[in-house]
Amino acid sequence: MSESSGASGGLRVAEIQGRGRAMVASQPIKPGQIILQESPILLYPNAVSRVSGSLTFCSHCFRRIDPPHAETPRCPSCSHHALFCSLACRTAALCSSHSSWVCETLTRLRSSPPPNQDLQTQANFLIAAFNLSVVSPSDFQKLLSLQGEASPNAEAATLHSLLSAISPNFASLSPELTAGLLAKDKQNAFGLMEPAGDGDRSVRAYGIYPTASFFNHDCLPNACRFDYVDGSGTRNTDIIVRAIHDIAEGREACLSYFPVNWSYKDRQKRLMEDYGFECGCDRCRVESHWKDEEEGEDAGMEEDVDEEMEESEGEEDVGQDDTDFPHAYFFVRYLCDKEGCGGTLAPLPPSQGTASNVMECNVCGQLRRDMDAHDGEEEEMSVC
Ligand SMILES: C[S@@+](CC[C@H](N)C(=O)[O-])C[C@H]1O[C@@H](n2cnc3c(N)ncnc32)[C@H](O)[C@@H]1O
Repeated sequence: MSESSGASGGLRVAEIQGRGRAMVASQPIKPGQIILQESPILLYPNAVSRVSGSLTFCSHCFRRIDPPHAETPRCPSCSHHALFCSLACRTAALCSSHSSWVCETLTRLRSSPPPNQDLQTQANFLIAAFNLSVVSPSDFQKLLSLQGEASPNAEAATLHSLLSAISPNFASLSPELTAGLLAKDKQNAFGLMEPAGDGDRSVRAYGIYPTASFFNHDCLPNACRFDYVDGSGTRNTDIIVRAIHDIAEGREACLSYFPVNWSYKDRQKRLMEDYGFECGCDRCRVESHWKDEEEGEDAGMEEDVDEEMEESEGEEDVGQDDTDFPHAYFFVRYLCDKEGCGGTLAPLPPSQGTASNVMECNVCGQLRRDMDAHDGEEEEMSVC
């Protein structure tokens, strides 16, 4: 393991053979501790958002505008299409995320839209990325330094010719660079989720967070990320990463790149197709020996965990029998039990050095007392 530039919140960036750059604890980390809070260098809307057709979001910070009215700040040029939650957001947007070039390019794109919504989302990213190269070249360099390579491909070629046709400036990006940018987006973008209560899980917008991009994946993560896009304050698009449980100094802090209740087959498929690696984490090593019929959506965890847990003392002490499910404890303690949620629970941040016994779900936002901290007593709490 070799070290590179520093991170924050008790982490350092290190190079680990076979895993590339990684986030490693530079000191012991407590459950719930915030190990990273970072603002995005780039945000763009998800064209496939389930609710975006019926709700309006700020074109700069993606906070919900509820409902827009005559006084809602707008772009002076494309007033029906770019609304802002405040004058401050409009002022910031007009010289950054909604520059005159972005405004003109999006207006032309509406007249010749991409053939489907996935390509529309990728076009949104490419427009934001090209704009970043103009308004903040140093941030564009950070984007270029992220993991993700691609050779030219059909999707990238379609988007390159579409965007070059509507904006001669865009033609200065080669098809190779366009493909490379799309690969970096695929491997590094974080979805800003619709807050709880809006039905199915859905991504409202995507963001690029260069430091958070150094977190590698683990199918039993020791950290998870939260976002509060409709929260108050000016940093509603920050990503916040908290430790799920203790992380010893020198251990790597990892996120799961998707809900932790996915089956072995689905996890391996996604990691190979989108991230180009075969996962060899502890959990995958065990589950790779499971017979096909034991595999299924959610890998049968929710039915079996209680039984298994009785035999498990804790994550570090679990049994090693390959036919068992030694990680059951993780799912009992850290998987949200709300039906269909699939979120991960992490304690609220410690207060004055003492770990919190209130767990928060990073998908539905539900708060509940940590069963272990209260002798099995479990109590639902209202969401903040
Ligand atoms: C978001 S980046 C994480 C940071 C990356 N290691 C780097 O050097 O920038 C995702 C990429 O990291 C690598 N990676 C992440 N988790 C890994 C794991 N568990 N095992 C091996 N490689 C992993 C893969 O190359 C993946 O495409």
